[in-house]
Amino acid sequence: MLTITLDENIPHAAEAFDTLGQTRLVAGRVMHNADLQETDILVVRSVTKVNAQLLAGTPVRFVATATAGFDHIDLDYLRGQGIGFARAPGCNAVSAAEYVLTALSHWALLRDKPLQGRSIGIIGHGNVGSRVRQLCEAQGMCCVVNDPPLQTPGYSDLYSLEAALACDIVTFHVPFTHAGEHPTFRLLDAARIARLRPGTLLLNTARGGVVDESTLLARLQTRADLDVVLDTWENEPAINLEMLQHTLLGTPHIAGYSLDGKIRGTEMVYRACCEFLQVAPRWESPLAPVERRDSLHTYDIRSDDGRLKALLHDKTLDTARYFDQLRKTYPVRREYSGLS
Ligand SMILES: NC(=O)C1=CN([C@@H]2O[C@H](COP(=O)(O)OP(=O)(O)OC[C@H]3O[C@@H](n4cnc5c(N)ncnc54)[C@H](O)[C@@H]3O)[C@@H](O)[C@H]2O)C=CC1
Ligand SMILES: O=C(O)C(=O)[C@H](O)COP(=O)(O)O
Repeated sequence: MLTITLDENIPHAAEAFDTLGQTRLVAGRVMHNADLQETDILVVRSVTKVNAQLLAGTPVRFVATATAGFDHIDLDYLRGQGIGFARAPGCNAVSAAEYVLTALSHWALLRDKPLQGRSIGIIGHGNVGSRVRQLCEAQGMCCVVNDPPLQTPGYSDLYSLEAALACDIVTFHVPFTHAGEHPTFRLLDAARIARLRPGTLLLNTARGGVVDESTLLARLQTRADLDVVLDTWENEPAINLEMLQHTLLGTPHIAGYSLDGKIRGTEMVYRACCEFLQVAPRWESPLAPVERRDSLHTYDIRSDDGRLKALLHDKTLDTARYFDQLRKTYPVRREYSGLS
């Protein structure tokens, strides 16, 4: 019988993967090589580094991550070992885009800066970035999109990074990469942080390392002339509380945490696993629409911010443990399309 090890934070994972073999749930942040000595299939989320250290000497022959990002996976190692791989591209893109729109709406009300007519630099125009663009265009905003890997002769409406960074609002939706033609490690580096115009609203829901956080913090501490919304941080889960203190909104890496997005991720990796094993899927997503509530109650981003900022007031809290606890116990949030 197949043995399948699953991150305990993948919703409905056991229920789905029980149809394929014997399942075991493990905490993703502390998964070790010893946990996988009898594992054929490994299903993770973004908090598990999947590399030689984790997999060497184990029988694992298929790895899946129920997430869009895959910077935690050593793909060269998997390829070299002939281990199959799947991920869940776009599973939570609607959720992340709705998070961005909600953050923009909060900022617009707070600063009395209506969104209509305002410019937004969207860096990365994939599953999330393209949805952010749709939502922003519907608000009458002017979208300046930067995505060099997409720059082909057929793509005429892309702009330089510098043009995107000169907008009223700047938002990052790139994968976290260190190599290749367009690496994103510290894409927002010290020189670019210095050039951001006073009053800019900056959002990072991609990965912490895309922004040079200590330089950003230094600017906020000396000039305090930017508004910053951070969902992704350097050194998660042990985030820098000084940085948190200087955010307009700070959230514990939950932009993609709609229930819809998470269960879509489960479903995508389950189906990929069935395909790898060449068996017919026998589990389906249990998601049904929920009754409409008014829009403020649909997603109140301020409560996510407030919960994380308890770290600033309650010195008894352990930052890393609390950050992960907020993620693990995240309340049910539905996408707008999940409402009836
Ligand atoms: N905070 C959260 O909960 C979530 C975070 N994410 C993060 O956001 C990232 C983007 O997500 P998706 O849109 O689903 O990925 P995607 O792969 O669909 O799109 C990424 C886009 O970025 C572009 N890109 C790559 N390098 C670039 C560069 N140097 N400059 C500008 N554009 C570049 C690609 O060409 C692609 O169009 C993920 O890789 C993940 O790290 C994704 C979902 C939820
Ligand atoms: O899909 C991604 O990429 C994300 O960033 C996820 O929302 C991260 O969620 P966890 O894997 O950390 O639960």
